[in-house]
Amino acid sequence: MKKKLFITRKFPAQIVEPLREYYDISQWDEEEMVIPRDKLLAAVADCEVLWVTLADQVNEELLSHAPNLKLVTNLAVGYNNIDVQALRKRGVMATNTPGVLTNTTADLVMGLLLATARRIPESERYLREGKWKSWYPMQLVGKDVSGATIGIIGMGRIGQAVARRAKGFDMKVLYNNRRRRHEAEEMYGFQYASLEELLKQSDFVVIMTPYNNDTEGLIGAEELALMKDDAVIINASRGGIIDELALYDTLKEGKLWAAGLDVFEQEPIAMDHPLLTLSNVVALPHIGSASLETRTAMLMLNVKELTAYGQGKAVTNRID
Ligand SMILES: NC(=O)c1ccc[n+]([C@@H]2O[C@H](COP(=O)([O-])OP(=O)(O)OC[C@H]3O[C@@H](n4cnc5c(N)ncnc54)[C@H](O)[C@@H]3O)[C@@H](O)[C@H]2O)c1
Repeated sequence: MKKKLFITRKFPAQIVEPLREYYDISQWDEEEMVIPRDKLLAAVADCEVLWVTLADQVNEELLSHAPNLKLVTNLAVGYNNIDVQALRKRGVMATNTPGVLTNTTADLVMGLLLATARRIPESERYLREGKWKSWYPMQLVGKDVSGATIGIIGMGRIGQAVARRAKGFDMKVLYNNRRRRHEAEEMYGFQYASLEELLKQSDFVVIMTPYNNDTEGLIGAEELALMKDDAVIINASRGGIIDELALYDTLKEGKLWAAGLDVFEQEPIAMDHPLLTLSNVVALPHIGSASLETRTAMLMLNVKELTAYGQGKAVTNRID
């Protein structure tokens, strides 16, 4: 008998079809809408394998509805939607998608850096709204990226890819990480700094840590107050690492140049969120890894794990 696999989204048919060799597959058939929780809890009742996205919370509650569950594949590298301890307790494995989205996400961080520093979205709105009447010296002036100091909090795969790109912009790179990256320091001249020094010295602060109990609220009012008044903060990691209301207050008081945000405490962000009232906030709908090549690679990495499990082989990229 084939193993039962439940997929919480409608993924492209050509990606899913080959898995039918090993699995009896059912899936939520909406591409854009998250599966309602009650439907998900009912759907996992008899499944052995579950393929989820970040929008699905895999926690004690779900596990209590899924007595046969053995494997969860997560279509993301960050796995803050998964209660790893609860899984471990029940002997359920989980996998994620490290590596394949590193460059694409780092590219987007550079996009946010340029967009905020050079006011690109604001300038585009200005043009489309018919406000462009002439050229004048101080029109829509931004701040330079070239030669500025970037401080990266979370110097993992994506953080280091951002740092290498920043070198290409002749930026000075400071970083803070749980452990020193001696090799990267020697090879590229990146400099380790305490969180406090990084916040004080950087013109651009980029957050690239995972979201967990240690990083929740890592950047609050006190930390924002340490930053330069004309600094930019970028978060393409996870919402909840920056305190959004503290960020709003700081921006509103003119104590920061801008913020570039790909992620939010609540996603999708509420349209009446105060941050969206500020023209120096560049807000994106969590598109860090959203290139056709990378989203396909992420799906295919999950397929690789599912195929291995279907064949009775070991899975790789285990979360623990
Ligand atoms: N916006 C997006 O679409 C998108 C795409 C991919 C990844 N992400 C996020 O980016 C995160 C990083 O991805 P990665 O592949 O680089 O992961 P990674 O594990 O390679 O890197 C994370 C780094 O953060 C460091 N770190 C952890 N806690 C820290 C702390 N308190 N202070 C300083 N450093 C700390 C770790 O030591 C590690 O070096 C993911 O967890 C995910 O949440 C977002």
